[in-house]
Order: sequence, then structure tokens, then C-alpha cells
Amino acid sequence: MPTDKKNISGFVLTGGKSSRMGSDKGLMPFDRKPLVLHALETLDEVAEQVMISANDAVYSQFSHPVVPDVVHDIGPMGGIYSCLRQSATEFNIFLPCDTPFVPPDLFILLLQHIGDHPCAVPVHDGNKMEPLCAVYRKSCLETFAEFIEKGCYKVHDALARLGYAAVKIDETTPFYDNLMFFNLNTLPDYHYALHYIENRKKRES
Ligand SMILES: Nc1nc2c(ncn2[C@@H]2O[C@H](COP(=O)(O)OP(=O)(O)OP(=O)(O)O)[C@@H](O)[C@H]2O)c(=O)[nH]1
Repeated sequence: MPTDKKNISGFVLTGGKSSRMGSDKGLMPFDRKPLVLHALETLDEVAEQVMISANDAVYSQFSHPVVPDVVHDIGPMGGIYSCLRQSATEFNIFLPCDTPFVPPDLFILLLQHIGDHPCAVPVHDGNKMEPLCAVYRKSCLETFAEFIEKGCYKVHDALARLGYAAVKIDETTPFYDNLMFFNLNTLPDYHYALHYIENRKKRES
């Protein structure tokens, strides 16, 4: 595992349209701060340089460099590609702004399992992959460029070509939380997550 934080960059993906939510997800308050700040704090624990993958200048207020997409309107693959281009490190961690229950420990586990693979991706609940909460080597850039050139914008498809370490997450994982990969796409999702975090805090106090 690359123990040196200096060899790891982190990127919060927040360049989407948030059309199902109806307002920019990264800026929505969650447990007293915007969702994007939760994700930045998670990545700050693991990576030396943490940046925001965004297309709106409003994100420059968060004291982290903003990486705009160099290819627009192709979804998260455009964000990952743009960030890998910008990255100066071998290992690159990605975390969407709308998955507030992913802990830093997930990325430590992924880095422990990446070995010689181009990337490490969590797999849970059978065979559900989370390619946006994952670690990519800078060398993946070439394959993403090829896929974008061909008009193939599905991150899953690029992963199938790259090959990856599939890291199983289940009840036996020490930091397991059944909502770990829950993502907030709609207002009901958002309210459900707010309710969950309030109850969790009450249980812990
Ligand atoms: N940089 C970048 N990130 C994106 C892009 N599209 C989606 N994302 C991010 O990828 C993650 C998952 O995105 P989705 O929830 O599938 O899409 P979304 O555009 O945010 O929301 P919808 O419009 O409701 O589909 C979120 O963190 C988004 O901010 C994009 O084109 N560029």
C-alpha cells in the first residue's frame, strides 16, 4: 500500500447537474455543513492534495483547487478524466459529493488492495460496484481518453477494459455501515439521510 500521503490525490466529484434533486447537491447543508465539505474532510484524511471536480465557480470558496471538466456533459467520466489529467500523483481517490457515509477507512482499504492493478473498486451486496468511490492510478488516463474518443462514457465499461481489484465490503468489514454507499439523488433521499444521521448521533450520545 502507498503509505505516503504525498503520492495520493483526492477528488470530490460535484460537477453533475443535480437534476433529480433540483438544487446543487454539493452545496446542500448536511449535519451543519455543505455536503461538499463532508467529502473534502473525508479525503483530506487520506490524500495530500484534495481538489474539487466542479464546473461552477461557486466551488472556489472551499479553499481547495477546483478542476473543471475538459469534456462537458458526459457525466462522471468527464470529471474523472479531467482530474486524472490534472493529477501529479500515481494514486487518485474519487468520492462523489452525494455519498456522505463513506468513511476515510474505505480508501485505506482500497489502497491496501490495489497491488499492481490500475484501480481498486468497492463491491457490495453481491456484485454492486461503486466506481465513483474508488482509487485510480494515473495510468488509467489513456484508457479513459480512448473511451471518450469513441463516445463511450460509461465508467463501468472502462473498468471492464482496465481490470481492477474488486474489494468486497460486507458486514465483516470493520467500518461497515449499511448506508455506506447510500447516495442522495432526490429530496426524499436527502431527508432520509438527515433523519438517519440525527438518529445515529442520538444513539452515540
Ligand atoms: N465533474 C463531473 N462530475 C459529475 C458529472 N456528472 C455527474 N457528476 C458527479 O458524479 C456523481 C454522481 O452523479 P449523478 O448523481 O449520477 O448525476 P448528477 O448529475 O449529479 O444528478 P442527476 O442530474 O440527478 O442525474 C455526483 O457526485 C456528480 O456531481 C459531470 O459531468 N462532471
